[in-house]
Amino acid sequence: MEEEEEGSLASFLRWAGELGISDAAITNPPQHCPSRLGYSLCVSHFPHSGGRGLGAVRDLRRGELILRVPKSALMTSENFMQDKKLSIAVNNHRYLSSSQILIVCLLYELSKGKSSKWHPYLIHLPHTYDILATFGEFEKQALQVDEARWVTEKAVLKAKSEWKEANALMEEIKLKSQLLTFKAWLWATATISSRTLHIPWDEAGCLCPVGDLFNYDAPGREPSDPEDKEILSSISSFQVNSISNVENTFTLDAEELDPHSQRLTDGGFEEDVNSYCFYARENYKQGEQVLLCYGLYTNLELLEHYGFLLQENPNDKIFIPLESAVYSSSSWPKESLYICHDGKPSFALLSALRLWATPKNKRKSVGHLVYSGSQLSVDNEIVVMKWLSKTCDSALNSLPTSIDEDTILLNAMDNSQDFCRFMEITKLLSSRDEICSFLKVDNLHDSHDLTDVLVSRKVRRSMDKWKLAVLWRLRYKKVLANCISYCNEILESLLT
Ligand SMILES: C[S@@+](CC[C@H](N)C(=O)[O-])C[C@H]1O[C@@H](n2cnc3c(N)ncnc32)[C@H](O)[C@@H]1O
Repeated sequence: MEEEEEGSLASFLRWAGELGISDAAITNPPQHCPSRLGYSLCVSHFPHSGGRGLGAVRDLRRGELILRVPKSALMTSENFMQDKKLSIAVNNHRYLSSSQILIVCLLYELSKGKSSKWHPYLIHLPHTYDILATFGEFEKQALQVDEARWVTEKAVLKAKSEWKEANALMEEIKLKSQLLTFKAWLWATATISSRTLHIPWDEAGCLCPVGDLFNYDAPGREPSDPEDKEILSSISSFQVNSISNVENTFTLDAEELDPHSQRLTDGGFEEDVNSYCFYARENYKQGEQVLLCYGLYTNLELLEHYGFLLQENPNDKIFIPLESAVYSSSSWPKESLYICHDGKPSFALLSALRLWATPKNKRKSVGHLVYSGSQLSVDNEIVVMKWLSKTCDSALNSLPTSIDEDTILLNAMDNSQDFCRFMEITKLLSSRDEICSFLKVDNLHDSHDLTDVLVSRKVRRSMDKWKLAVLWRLRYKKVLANCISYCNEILESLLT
């Protein structure tokens, strides 16, 4: 960390301590006890899992209280409304959603500059984001898969229409011209989308200084400690609300439940202490990154709301084109018919395909077997596996680039110090259309000195977004390829 950055971070943490934000492991500190940070957590850099994040300064025990942010320190629409001018204006525009209001509040607070109470926090917010709504036409096309392109288009259109709807309010509160732009709106939208935590009294959530520095860990990972596995397998799973308002199912150790509040998540607002409280979701060794589960997301959803994705995401799923007869042959909802991150068809997809491959007049008699997940017959299983493998294969072949090509492209993005080297590596690719489009979008085709191009911040930023699109489509293709291998293994065992 640069010296200057370190200094400003230290003053941010001092400011946070003055607001009562504390990582001392006590829920209700006595009045005379000064708030402090540095007892459990420190801000650190984790280049491979989220960049800036929070590390453990000592060994932490699962279930232990690690951070407490009092309600008065949370940035909520309610807190912002203490500003009379803003509150009167917002009341004139009640048709706006709670998220739109929080976005306007954030921009308004930003316009106050140093006089804002939140200034030390605001200056540490990221300057740029990569959520899907910030993708341009080039990055959208780079996703290659229709479903992902459609989600991106919807995200961009939604952001644009919400911005237009909020324009009258932003003009009424006299925001500076640069804060009235769509670019500023997108920045604030991405801040709210990727950093707010769930609070029970406002759907838009809240911004939580220090608490929003936790990077993400996906729910559903197997605990590595065999003892933990034993405990987990003996306890039923709970349906819980994540901090991002998404419903999750994951198993929790009885020990992890606070005996008083029957707490089921690793973070949440607690009425009795009037604070947002965070608990360690596992045991951490000193120096390890402390992570938080924001919710249960596929890679596309992570990209849409948070601007990143995971190489290993146990909750990832992909959808393949299915004939309408597959949907109509069973009562499974469409969204349950997917391929899991490891290439296996979901329970519902496999059952629906087994029923679909059964002659219509026999479906009723095998219904109970299908819905209990049983194989119907060897012949039926062979039809299903052949169909699934063929469908994944044609889905793979219909995409403009292969797994190998995407891997070379990513390698070039990661390992090129200069643009000449990037061009050199990508010469191996059969499809050069995408490279040409990138050069065109960034006006690089007539650049004479390509050596310095990658140093330009603008080009780096474009390449970061392009890289996310390539990473996403590569994961998608790998799931398809894994599904083909899975089907082939089953076929082999059935045919021998
Ligand atoms: C709530 S913030 C976490 C703190 C953030 N790293 C920061 O510097 O302010 C969420 C953002 O952190 C990044 N992030 C969180 N978890 C991540 C992970 N496991 N891998 C990559 N990026 C992650 C994403 O950019 C996400 O939008």
